[in-house]
Amino acid sequence: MTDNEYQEAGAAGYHCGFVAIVGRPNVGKSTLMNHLIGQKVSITSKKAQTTRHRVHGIHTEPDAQFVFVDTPGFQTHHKGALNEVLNRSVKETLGQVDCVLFVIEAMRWTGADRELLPLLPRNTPVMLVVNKLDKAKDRLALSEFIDTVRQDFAFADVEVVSAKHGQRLAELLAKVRPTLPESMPLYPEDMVTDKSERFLAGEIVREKLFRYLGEELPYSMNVEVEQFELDGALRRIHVAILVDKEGQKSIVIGKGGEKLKKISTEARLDMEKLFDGKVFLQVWVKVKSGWADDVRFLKQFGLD
Ligand SMILES: Nc1nc2c(ncn2[C@@H]2O[C@H](COP(=O)(O)OP(=O)(O)OP(=O)(O)O)[C@@H](O)[C@H]2O)c(=O)[nH]1
Repeated sequence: MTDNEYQEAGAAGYHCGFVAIVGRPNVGKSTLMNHLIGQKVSITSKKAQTTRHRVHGIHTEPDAQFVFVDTPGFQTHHKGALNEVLNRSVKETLGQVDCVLFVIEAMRWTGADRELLPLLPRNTPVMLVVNKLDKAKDRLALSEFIDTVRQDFAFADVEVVSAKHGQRLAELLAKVRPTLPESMPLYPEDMVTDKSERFLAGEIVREKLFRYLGEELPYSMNVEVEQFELDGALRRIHVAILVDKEGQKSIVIGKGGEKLKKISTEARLDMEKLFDGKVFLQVWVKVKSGWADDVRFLKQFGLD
């Protein structure tokens, strides 16, 4: 038997492929992926547009492996180089997957949702995922709502779920499975993400910023992991928060350094839980003026 024949024989009945999760900001894409893979790798917050990086989440079953790609939502209110980069990333991702999950909120079919329809691929199955089922009490109205949405695009199938409460996710996966090619698993079965600990450390700090700064948060802010070192079982991590104005720096630091202290303490505790070991974390704030419109700067951070 050649290697190729062996691979094919081994793959019989096993499905493995890439699934993109798309939708306008705040419909619950990150929550959905977190629940599907059973571990927190993508950040969530009440504030829109918190997902900037594409994060792979992996879910393995005895007969299938789902590799999820979390795509940033569209931002219509915020222009600039950063947004163009985000939008390009959506299109690129959709061209490379086996199945697209188009997520919307139950009973809310908005202009911002419709705006995404032209971006959806024609040659790849697109599943309509109606999230926040827990908020839709009237089942007849929900069924009429779904009929209305289906008139606007030829979705391959529909599933209603509650990402937050983990409802009907097995049903959703059962519908996705046949759309994935027959293939051996691409990743080891205990792996939930192909992102490095270094990347995850940055994501955790970013999540705390969203949580504790809320509306005060400068949109043009970024997080850079400057150092990530293993010292025996201890991880030494240095993180810089980059803002574009001096005034924003003091907002992040807070009165007497309170806010920054809270952000770094909570981030450290989350990291220790995720990495299962002690973490020495240093977080500081730096001013980098005008970076949001500097594409070269975005490239440097792997955002391009
Ligand atoms: N009631 C309810 N709320 C949900 C559900 N799923 C997600 N949410 C909430 O919706 C909000 C947005 O969820 P996210 O997962 O951050 O949304 P997102 O689509 O990834 O948002 P962006 O990163 O801005 O694109 C959060 O407050 C979630 O807790 C659900 O099934 N029911």
